[in-house]
Amino acid sequence: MSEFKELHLQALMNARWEEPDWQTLETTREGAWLLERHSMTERLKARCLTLAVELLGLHEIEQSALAENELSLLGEEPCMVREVVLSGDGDAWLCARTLVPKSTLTEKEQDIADLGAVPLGQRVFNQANARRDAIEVATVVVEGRSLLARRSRLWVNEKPMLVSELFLPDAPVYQEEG
Ligand SMILES: C=C(O[C@@H]1C=C(C(=O)O)C=C[C@H]1O)C(=O)O
Repeated sequence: MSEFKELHLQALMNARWEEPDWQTLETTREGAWLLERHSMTERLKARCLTLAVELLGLHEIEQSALAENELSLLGEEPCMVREVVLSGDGDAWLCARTLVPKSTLTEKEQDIADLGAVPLGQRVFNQANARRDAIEVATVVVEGRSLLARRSRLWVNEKPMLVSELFLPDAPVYQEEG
C-alpha cells in the first residue's frame, strides 16, 4: 500500500468522533456530504464519469482489538475489515474503512466479504431495508491539512456494519459547487 494511503487510513483510525451539530451542519455544503443518509457511492458517482474502487486491504480483526465504542455500535464479536480508496475520474476522493461483524456476513450477506472493486454502497443500497444511523463526524489533520471525516452505521437486513470515511483533498466536498 502506498505511503499516502497508509497515512490516511491511519489518520482515519485515530479520528476522534463527535456527534454532529445537525442544525448548523445541515445548512452547509459540507453538511450535505457528511450527513448523507443514502449512498455515498451514488453521491460521488454523480460528480464524475467513472468512480473506481481500489481494495487496499481485507482482513479479520479480533473482538479484543476493537474499541469500546465500536463494540457498543456493532456487538461483541470479531469483524472483517475492508479498506478501500474511491477515485473519481482518476483522482483519489475518499478513503474508507468498514468493520463488518462476522454475524453480518451470513446468509444473503456472505457476498459482502467478496465485493472486491464493487462499491459497498452499491451492494447495500439496492436492498430495500438498507438504512444508516449513528452518524458522527471528525476533523482529521494529515500533513498539516484539515480533512473531513465521518463514521456511520449501515444496516442491511437488520445486520450492522460500521463505515468510516475520510474525504481526501481532491474530493468534491471541498469544491465550490460540491
Ligand atoms: C458505504 C458506502 O459505500 C462506499 C463504498 C465503500 C466500499 O466499497 O468499501 C466504502 C464506503 C463508501 O463510501 C456508500 O456508498 O454509502
